[in-house]
Amino acid sequence: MAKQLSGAGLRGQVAGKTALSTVGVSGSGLTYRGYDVKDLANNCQFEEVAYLILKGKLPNQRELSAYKKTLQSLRSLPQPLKEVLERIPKDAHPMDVLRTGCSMLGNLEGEANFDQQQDVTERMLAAFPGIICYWYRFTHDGIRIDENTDDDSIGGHFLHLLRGEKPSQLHEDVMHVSLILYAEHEFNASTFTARVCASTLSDMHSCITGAIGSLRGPLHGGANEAAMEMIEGFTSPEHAEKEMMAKLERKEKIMGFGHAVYSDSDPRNEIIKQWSKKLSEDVGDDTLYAVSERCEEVMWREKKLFCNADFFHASAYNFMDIPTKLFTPIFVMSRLTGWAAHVMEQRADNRIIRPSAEYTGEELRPVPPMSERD
Ligand SMILES: CC(=O)SCCNC(=O)CCNC(=O)[C@H](O)C(C)(C)COP(=O)(O)OP(=O)(O)OC[C@H]1O[C@@H](n2cnc3c(N)ncnc32)[C@H](O)[C@@H]1OP(=O)(O)O
Ligand SMILES: O=C([O-])CC(=O)C(=O)O
Repeated sequence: MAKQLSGAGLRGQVAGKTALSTVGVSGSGLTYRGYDVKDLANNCQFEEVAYLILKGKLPNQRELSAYKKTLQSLRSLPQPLKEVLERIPKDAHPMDVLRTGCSMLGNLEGEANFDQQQDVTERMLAAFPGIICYWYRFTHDGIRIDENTDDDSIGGHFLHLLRGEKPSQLHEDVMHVSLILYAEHEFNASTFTARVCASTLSDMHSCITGAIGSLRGPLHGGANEAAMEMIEGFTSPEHAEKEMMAKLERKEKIMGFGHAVYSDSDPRNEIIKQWSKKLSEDVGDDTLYAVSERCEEVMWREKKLFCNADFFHASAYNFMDIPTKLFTPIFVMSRLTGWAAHVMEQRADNRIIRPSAEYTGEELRPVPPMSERD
């Protein structure tokens, strides 16, 4: 069943063209440049998908190896950026840290012209895990980490920096899947932010900084953290059911459910849910996965609302012992590919994005003298 696509929030209105992805074309599917996201998640590493999204084709072995080598060589953070990160307080939100980190990188290594757009994107892809973890480990553990590792993948590099040791194969595999699932999603709010910024012919760092700000909110990427905060308060499936029913009674929004485009399922959920189950077994969990499944059942039974990409990401990341406040920054490490590709697409066929508003304010009136004002 197709979703009603009309009303506020520009819902269902075509705001531009893209060759990057299709979302919910038959109600539920997701494709990146013509490939089904399930096919990509089952058969590719994140770097292959990043290459696909940014350069237009799946890399062959030689291209993939060269791409990974380039990304590995770009991991060092400039000293002034580290100094800025060290000044950001421990209780800051890591999304704000990343927003500042991205912006600072733009000050230090700005995009001088659009010929550099691929290079500055690669630099950000390589540097974002280091930006998050350098700040996190400095403020939480009092350590200045070496942000260079020889890890093969972005996900593995991130977990290595976070924990100070190489991750297991299982965890690295989950990161590949997770980063693939989050990489691209047509004209979602953060991507649209990036495209609006790009349409003014602004620089890549400004576009990405703005997109990070949009992704942060709980109605968008921030939902994975909000979902975690909710499910960790449930001690059993029965408790989850009781609390969920009470939330619905109070007409609260439940984070991690529903979608602006998909009508009956989010194809990413089925995939991350399987990995969450696997991780649950791996850590011997007997609560969180069952609680999450019960939430899913209750929401479908009561509201016909389904889990979006964020819901089972919460338990999956939790089983990998990733601190909740780093969940949305991981989303950024991935979506950066989609954002940057959309910026490039916008630049290639640009007209400044400038819609109109329906005016609902006062009729024309004269400015009263100061003595006559309330
Ligand atoms: C990676 C991502 O960004 S995925 C999205 C992550 N965001 C979340 O999980 C936040 C929770 N979900 C939501 O707020 C919404 O479902 C959104 C923002 C994702 C989509 O918003 P919309 O397109 O406006 O939702 P939609 O039109 O389907 O809403 C229909 C009805 O269901 C309700 N509804 C939708 N989602 C939820 C929810 N998660 N919990 C409770 N009620 C909900 C709406 O309030 C609305 O009710 P109303 O008609 O009484 O006002
Ligand atoms: O498309 C959207 O509105 C939100 C979403 O799922 C995403 O950005 O991944």
